[in-house]
Amino acid sequence: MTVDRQLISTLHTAFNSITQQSLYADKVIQHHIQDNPHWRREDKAYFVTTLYDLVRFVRKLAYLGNVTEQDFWPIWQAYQVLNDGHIPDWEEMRELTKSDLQARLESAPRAVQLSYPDWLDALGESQLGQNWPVVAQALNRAPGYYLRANTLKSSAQSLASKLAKEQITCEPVSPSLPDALAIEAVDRLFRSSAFQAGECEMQDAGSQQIAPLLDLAPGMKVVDACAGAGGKSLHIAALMNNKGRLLSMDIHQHKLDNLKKRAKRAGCHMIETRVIKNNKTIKRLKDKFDRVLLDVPCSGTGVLRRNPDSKWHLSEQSIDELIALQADLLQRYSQMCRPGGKLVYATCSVLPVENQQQVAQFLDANPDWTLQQELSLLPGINSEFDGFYGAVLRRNDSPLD
Ligand SMILES: C[S@@+](CC[C@H](N)C(=O)[O-])C[C@H]1O[C@@H](n2cnc3c(N)ncnc32)[C@H](O)[C@@H]1O
Repeated sequence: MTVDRQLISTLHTAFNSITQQSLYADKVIQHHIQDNPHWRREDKAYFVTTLYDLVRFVRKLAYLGNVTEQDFWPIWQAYQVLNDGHIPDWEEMRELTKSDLQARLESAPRAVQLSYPDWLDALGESQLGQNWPVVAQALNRAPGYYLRANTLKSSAQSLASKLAKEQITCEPVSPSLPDALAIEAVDRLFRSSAFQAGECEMQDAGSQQIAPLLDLAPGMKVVDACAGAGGKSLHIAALMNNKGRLLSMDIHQHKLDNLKKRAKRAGCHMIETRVIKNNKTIKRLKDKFDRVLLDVPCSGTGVLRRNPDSKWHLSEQSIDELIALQADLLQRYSQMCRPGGKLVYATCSVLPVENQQQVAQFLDANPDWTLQQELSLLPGINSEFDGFYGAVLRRNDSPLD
């Protein structure tokens, strides 16, 4: 595609907003797309793909251009050259050949080749050993997009044919994920009548594997204690056929307000929301629930494909703080589960220190709990979806069970 000066200048502005002002990539993209209604479909596609790739590979591209990570033009030119893209005749362009760049890359340290911060590359290797470079590369790919058919209103099959009538193409994902559809492009989805009628939600196919771990049945009492905007709460309500009690909690009211709007659209009438003000909110709910979902705050390393900017914002200290918070939430919030009930501890992290090790420490300190099942989705190793972890823990009927 021949590139146009206005498009690339906008890309430059957007790149600076993300890398220098730390604005969220999705918000920046939304803003510029709205601001440029004259862009053709291929302009928008180029803008979004290239912006995400520049953010993902900024460390590698800056190394190849022999410039700092703020220096847009050499970074963008290295990207174009590596991807056989159009190099315009602009004054910012320099002499660069693909073979020179490839030779330079071969002698670069691994963290540069993979385009990760040194500390995260070292942590990834210490956590995942020889799997790390494979996982790190898989997390550098553009994500796929998935829908979950809302079975309160539709089925995957009828959703796919309804969307097809609006020129939106979807495909079933796998027989083990009957409600999941892979969707080619999302730009028209949100305006489609099926989406507006609440017949589907955007939800990664990895994420769709968490709520079923709860082994739900209509009529149960369930709490989703870190519900956020409710991706998994909506799935839980669908799996329970809207029957029983689902309490969705979070420390942020604005996320629960968003959840309420989504629940209304999806027809999930069983959901009640409650903001967590302090530990009293949790203590009052001791032993009350058949099922507890703890989808805890985490490093988000499993979803780096969707949020490539976050690898530059994370730090060793922020991960240590998250690990301490996860251990605390698991210890305190597990008390909401009744004896004989089940808890699912989940993250979208690929790091065992946030996953298996948290669960092992919890089990050591709490002999009245048993590990029943573990799911570990590692992109590039055993999953083509986002990285997720889920552990099913059962609270024994009595401490000696
Ligand atoms: C991984 S996100 C949840 C995503 C959500 N379950 C979904 O599927 O869309 C973790 C959530 O935990 C919330 N959180 C952070 N600290 C918390 C705490 N102390 N208690 C409960 N929730 C907390 C965050 O606000 C965030 O919404």
